[in-house]
Amino acid sequence: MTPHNEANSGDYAEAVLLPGDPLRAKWIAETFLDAPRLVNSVRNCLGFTGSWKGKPVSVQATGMGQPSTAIYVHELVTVYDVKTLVRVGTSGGLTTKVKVRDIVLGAAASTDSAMNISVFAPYTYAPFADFGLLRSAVEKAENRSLKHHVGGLVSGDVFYHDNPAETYRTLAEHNVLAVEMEASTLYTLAARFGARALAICAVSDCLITREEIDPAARQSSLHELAELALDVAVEA
Ligand SMILES: O=P(O)(O)O[C@H]1O[C@H](CO)[C@@H](O)[C@H]1O
Ligand SMILES: O=c1cc[nH]c(=O)[nH]1
Repeated sequence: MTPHNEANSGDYAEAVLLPGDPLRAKWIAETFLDAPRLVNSVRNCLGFTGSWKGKPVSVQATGMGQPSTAIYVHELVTVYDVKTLVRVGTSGGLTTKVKVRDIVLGAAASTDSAMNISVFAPYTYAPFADFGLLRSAVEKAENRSLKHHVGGLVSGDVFYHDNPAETYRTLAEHNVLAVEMEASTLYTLAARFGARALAICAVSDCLITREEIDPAARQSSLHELAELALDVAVEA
């Protein structure tokens, strides 16, 4: 039990999917898991445990942004002994190479957040994904012919920008493919506590072309994303 989580010890599986949206957590649990049970509803940041292809797995919402995500990840790893964390998120494409509906596998996550500055000063830490999870996700995405990209994410603290193309231009010129808001702290905390983490993000809109996913495509790409993330989480 923690201030943010009413689950008991043993309620979470060792592998946990992490969507930002609590309703995505519920949808994943109800759509894909066998025998899902609610393990956390504090603040409506829903968490469920069930099984996928016979293996135990949980899904826990993180809320939006790094401070919220850091709380859930810290507690999952240090209190509930979670070992594998796979973010299942949405993201905004930062280059025309990345189309809406594509999947971005975040090899690393830059950030404008101040969270790591004092921890690593005078260095700038480069948060990076677990290589085994990343390799497994690439292999599984290739086997399913999912349109995917491996590259950098940027975990931004600010969602709305007057001129997003300009804001992210330099990052995009350095192979940062998409913006979201959580992967950087996920990777940092996983490294700190000896867990494995990967962020897998569907591209829901492109900040350069302003193209957005339509509701039907959004649902089917989230479906593919969830199945891929579940396989990676329980098999890698
Ligand atoms: O769809 P989720 O997983 O919440 O991810 C993205 O969507 C939210 C912003 O709309 C942020 O949390 C961002 O990272
Ligand atoms: O543009 C976007 C889309 C999803 N998530 C973000 O943080 N930004």
